[in-house]
Amino acid sequence: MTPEAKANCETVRGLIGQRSIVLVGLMGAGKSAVGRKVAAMLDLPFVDADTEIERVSAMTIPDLFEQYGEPEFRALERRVVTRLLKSGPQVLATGGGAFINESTRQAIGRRGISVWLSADLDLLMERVSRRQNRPLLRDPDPRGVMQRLMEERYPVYATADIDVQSRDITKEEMAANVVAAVAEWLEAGGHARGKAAETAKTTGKAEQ
Ligand SMILES: Nc1ncnc2c1ncn2[C@@H]1O[C@H](COP(=O)(O)OP(=O)(O)OP(=O)(O)O)[C@@H](O)[C@H]1O
Ligand SMILES: O=C(O)C1=C[C@@H](O)[C@@H](O)[C@H](O)C1
Ligand SMILES: [Mg+2]
Repeated sequence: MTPEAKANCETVRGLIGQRSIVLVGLMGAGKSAVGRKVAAMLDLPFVDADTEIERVSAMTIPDLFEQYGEPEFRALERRVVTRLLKSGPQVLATGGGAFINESTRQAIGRRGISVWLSADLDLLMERVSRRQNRPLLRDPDPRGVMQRLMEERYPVYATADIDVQSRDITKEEMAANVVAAVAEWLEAGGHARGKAAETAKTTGKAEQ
């Protein structure tokens, strides 16, 4: 690790409190792959909401969509994400639609630092073409679906605390960019917001 990256890790560790770094963004943005590296850099636990959903349901995500439908999947996702957020500090990779669901987004707002990994369409399509495990893309025109999801979701992802552009660089470089952006955000006062959220919790006042 470079001395600069090391200093950023120390800043994050010093200011994060009990919060989770929550990676949000479209399928293929790198939330799971980069999130794992961010956790390793910070020596924090890593948890992936999609993996946890599959574990607690003992079903795959495509089977959950097929047998119960997307609304039931979103309800389960909200419960799982809300529970996982209680275990901070940690790095939490969410599924692509988690932050779009209003109550899941509010739960993340209360206990997490949300980081949007934004990416362009070509990069996302190249990344998701490697595996067939995303039910929303099981369509004759997956590129068209991704384009529509970008248009619908980007205004919501843009409300995340931090935006890190997901470019064609290595996962390690992306992880270092995420740690640097979180360190900068915390130093600029994100810390105070976290304290406010803690106060809201103990007084019963919701922050959002
Ligand atoms: N910076 C990167 N460089 C090279 N490959 C990457 C990079 N980021 C992600 N990948 C690869 O792209 C693929 C998709 O990444 P990943 O599974 O992390 O996306 P995701 O955002 O978690 O998607 P989903 O919402 O479907 O869970 C994986 O094969 C991963 O290894
Ligand atoms: O973008 C989405 O809505 C999804 C992304 C994946 O991570 C999974 O959570 C699921 O396939 C739905
Ligand atoms: Mg993932």
